[in-house]
Amino acid sequence: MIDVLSIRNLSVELQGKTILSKIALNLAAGDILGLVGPSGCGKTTLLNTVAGFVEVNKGELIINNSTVITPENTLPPEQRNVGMIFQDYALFPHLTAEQNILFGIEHLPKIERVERLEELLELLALKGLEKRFPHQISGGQQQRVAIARALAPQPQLLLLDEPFSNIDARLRNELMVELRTLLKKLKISAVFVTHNKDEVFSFADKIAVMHEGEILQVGTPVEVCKQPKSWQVADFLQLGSWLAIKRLDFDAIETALGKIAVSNDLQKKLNDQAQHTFLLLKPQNIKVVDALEPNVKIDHISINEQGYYYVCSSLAQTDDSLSFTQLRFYSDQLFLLNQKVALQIKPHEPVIF
Ligand SMILES: Nc1ncnc2c1ncn2[C@@H]1O[C@H](COP(=O)(O)OP(=O)(O)OP(=O)(O)O)[C@@H](O)[C@H]1O
Repeated sequence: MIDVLSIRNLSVELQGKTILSKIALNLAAGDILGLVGPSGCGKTTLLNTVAGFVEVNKGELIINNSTVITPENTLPPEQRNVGMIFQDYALFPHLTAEQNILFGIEHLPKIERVERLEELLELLALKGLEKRFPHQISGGQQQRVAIARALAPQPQLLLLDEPFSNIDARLRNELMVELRTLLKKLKISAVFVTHNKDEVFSFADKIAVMHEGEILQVGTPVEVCKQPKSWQVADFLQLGSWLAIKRLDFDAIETALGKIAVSNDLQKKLNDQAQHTFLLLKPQNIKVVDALEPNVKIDHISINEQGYYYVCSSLAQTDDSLSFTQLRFYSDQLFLLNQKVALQIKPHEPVIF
């Protein structure tokens, strides 16, 4: 498959400080990539580098399989055939919705401009709003105008910086589904930045997790959640709680919630890597067992679509190396605050860091 974006060994320095280093990334035509990571890790800088607002210091950026950008060979943003949607939409306040949409295609013959405008107004359900100014339409409608403006020059690659962050939760879900369907229909590839991991699961085909200017892991959201390559990835995606482990002689490890069998492969890995001592325990691998002696105390209760969500602490002595202060799990059963409960780990191949 053809890559619409290929980044090789890219580094960026701003004011003498390395902001991005050794970035490598490929985006296949038609794919949508979600860029996530803690605040300040370099997501917006990476997007701005692809767009052409930030210079490359080292490495190579290939856009649309042909345009090669290196420190010696740069190209201004308007010649990259890349569309960008900013967090605040950056619509021109003195231009109507229609004028905003037409802004980037004024060089085209009139007949073509009118055709594209009509098509985009239809596609983004903006008919009837074309003569309004940005302050006369809602946030969701402004976002659709920003999308139409970015799509008007028919870019092969669309870059979106936190496109849904200013929109209330219900409308956000609708817009995400709408925009994803639209991009797929028009076969436009996209890279979007978000703080919100749930958005990645609804909107992206692939996810890239960044940390301190580097990309730690790229894959489908399912792959990355199932097999995070580092604790930073698991931690940022909040895939579960961390549980201290003690290695036992044979094919098992011990935790504050009991023993778990581990495969020979994992036992070998544990023997080889002395620093690995924490188990990533996902909520779906925890079960409540009424018949057992309680081993945790409920410290916090909330409710969400998956049931009751509990944060609990270990009943083991605090000086016990396996004791823990925070473990999260879901249950259909309602427990009370401070109630003592028995938890067990379901048999599964554990992920250990
Ligand atoms: N023009 C600049 N000059 C110097 N440093 C900069 C510049 N722009 C960004 N930085 C620094 O680069 C780092 C990465 O910033 P960036 O905005 O790319 O992170 P981010 O992951 O998008 O953060 P957030 O999620 O908070 O928006 C930060 O430490 C920031 O202070």
